[in-house]
Amino acid sequence: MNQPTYATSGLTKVYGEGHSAVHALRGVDLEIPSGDIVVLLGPSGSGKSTLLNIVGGLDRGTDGVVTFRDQTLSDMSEAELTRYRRNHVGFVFQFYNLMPSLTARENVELVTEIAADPMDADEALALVGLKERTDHFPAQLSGGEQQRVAIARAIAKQPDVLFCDEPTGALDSETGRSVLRVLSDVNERLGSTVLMVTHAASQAQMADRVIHFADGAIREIVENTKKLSPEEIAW
Ligand SMILES: Nc1ncnc2c1ncn2[C@@H]1O[C@H](COP(=O)(O)OP(=O)(O)OP(=O)(O)O)[C@@H](O)[C@H]1O
Repeated sequence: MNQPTYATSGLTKVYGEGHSAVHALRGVDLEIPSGDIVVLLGPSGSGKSTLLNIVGGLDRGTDGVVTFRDQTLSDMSEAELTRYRRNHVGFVFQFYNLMPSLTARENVELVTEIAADPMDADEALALVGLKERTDHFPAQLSGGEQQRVAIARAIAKQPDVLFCDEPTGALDSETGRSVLRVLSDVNERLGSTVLMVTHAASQAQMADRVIHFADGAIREIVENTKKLSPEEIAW
């Protein structure tokens, strides 16, 4: 296994208290190797997004330890967590969350203006195949193109890790495949670790490692010895 980017130990998350408490994570021990594509599969409500949000520094666990390389996320102050997110992590969600009044380039520049070591916004848009659309507004772009702008925004900071929560959830499968292609290229070209939650189980075929999640816990981790390219995957 490559050097782990993340390690969690006894990670728990409880939402609420008393009778209404929801145990979203029940003691998760996990290592995520650097540079891998990791896919997280599991039923709705099993805790996948909760895990993604905690290792991505958007939320905190109730108990347990989370490390990113030699840093302990679970001990960080809010300011340190913000710095961690800003400098190391990119997010791609099911809905693209673009600013409608800004062009594709300006949406990406929102990030490049504050990141520590960003690439040029135009370069990021070229990487996702949108070189010709940099001056277009979101409403002038298709769903797949908007998602690629969101990916350009996430990768422009040259993140060590790209978190993707249902990145193809709002797309037809052909457009979804082009988005997976971009994620795979980013993993190869920038060396970013990719951690992706999906309901489309067949997408796990492009992963190095597949984590099966159920009821707030890891059921199984499978190493994928025969990775498929996104173009070979059907869902
Ligand atoms: N902010 C919150 N407050 C209370 N409960 C929450 C909150 N966020 C999530 N939960 C609950 O925690 C559990 C895990 O939710 P989570 O979103 O992590 O699951 P998931 O596996 O990502 O589900 P899905 O595949 O449907 O997105 C669920 O029971 C959910 O209702």
